[in-house]
Amino acid sequence: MNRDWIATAATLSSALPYLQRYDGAVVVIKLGGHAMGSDEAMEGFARDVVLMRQVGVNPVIVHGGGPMINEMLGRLGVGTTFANGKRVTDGTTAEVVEMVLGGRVNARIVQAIQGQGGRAVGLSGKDAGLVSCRPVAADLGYVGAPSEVDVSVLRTLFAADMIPVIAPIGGGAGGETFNVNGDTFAGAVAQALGADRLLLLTDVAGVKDRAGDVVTELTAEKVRAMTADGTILGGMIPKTETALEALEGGVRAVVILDGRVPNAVLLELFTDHGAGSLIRG
Ligand SMILES: Nc1ncnc2c1ncn2[C@@H]1O[C@H](COP(=O)(O)OP(=O)(O)O)[C@@H](O)[C@H]1O
Ligand SMILES: CC(=O)N[C@@H](CCC(=O)OP(=O)(O)O)C(=O)O
Repeated sequence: MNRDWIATAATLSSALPYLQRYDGAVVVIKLGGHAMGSDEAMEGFARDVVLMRQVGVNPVIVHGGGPMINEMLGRLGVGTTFANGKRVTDGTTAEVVEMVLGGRVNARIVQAIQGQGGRAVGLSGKDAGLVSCRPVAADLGYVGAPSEVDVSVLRTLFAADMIPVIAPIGGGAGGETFNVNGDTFAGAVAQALGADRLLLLTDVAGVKDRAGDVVTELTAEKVRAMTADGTILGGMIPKTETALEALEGGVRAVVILDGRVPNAVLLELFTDHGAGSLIRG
């Protein structure tokens, strides 16, 4: 018999303990804007998500789209600035963020999942009261911090065998639209669901040490030390902060990994090898 087929059968067989472990599990996956590559890469991601659903996992996709927002603001001639990794968001910017994230970016992921035979539903934090927000700080405008999360709509979608794809936008008490950092949003949803895993998909292999090597297993204590000594910087800060909060809030483990690697999610969940940096309390 062809060796490839034998290897495929062996791979499926070796995945059995993992398939059993994750049967019925809730896995929140944050797909960062930098991890959303070519149509081919998106197809691969969608295929992995549909496979997860097929084997009994409840995946929830939360996406970013910072680069796509930048592109649209540029086309419209609207300038943009960041403070501590968060986009300063005035009324016009909030409108564009909602159009881009809740529009094209969300639809692209929904379409990709449907293309692989899954049933995806696109929504934002404003739908069915999913994520309510309060302003983070007066000088950041409409940047929101999740203040209340009602996951009942997600449980309804799980029961109907549907995959939620969520844009990180929340509603305010006065009907405002808030722009939420995608990592923060995914962490809040994962906590409210008591998720088994939160996977943060980005464009680096994981959390790197001073020598530039990926640290495959991290504790909260180690993350705090690496932040204090400046090893963790920039866009990695909201990710590790989200990870620590999520662990305190009852999420079992958080993994920061490279979403551009083929089958990144399957590698992490269903093999011995794992991928990226696993952070546990
Ligand atoms: N210790 C570290 N390990 C890995 N990446 C780090 C570290 N410190 C800072 N970074 C930066 O964080 C970036 C990831 O954050 P970001 O670009 O915001 O991702 P995304 O758009 O996927 O949310 C990496 O590309 C890297 O430049
Ligand atoms: C408040 C804030 O900064 N919101 C982000 C939301 C998108 C995001 O988080 O996108 P990535 O995951 O691709 O970085 C923004 O406006 O860019």
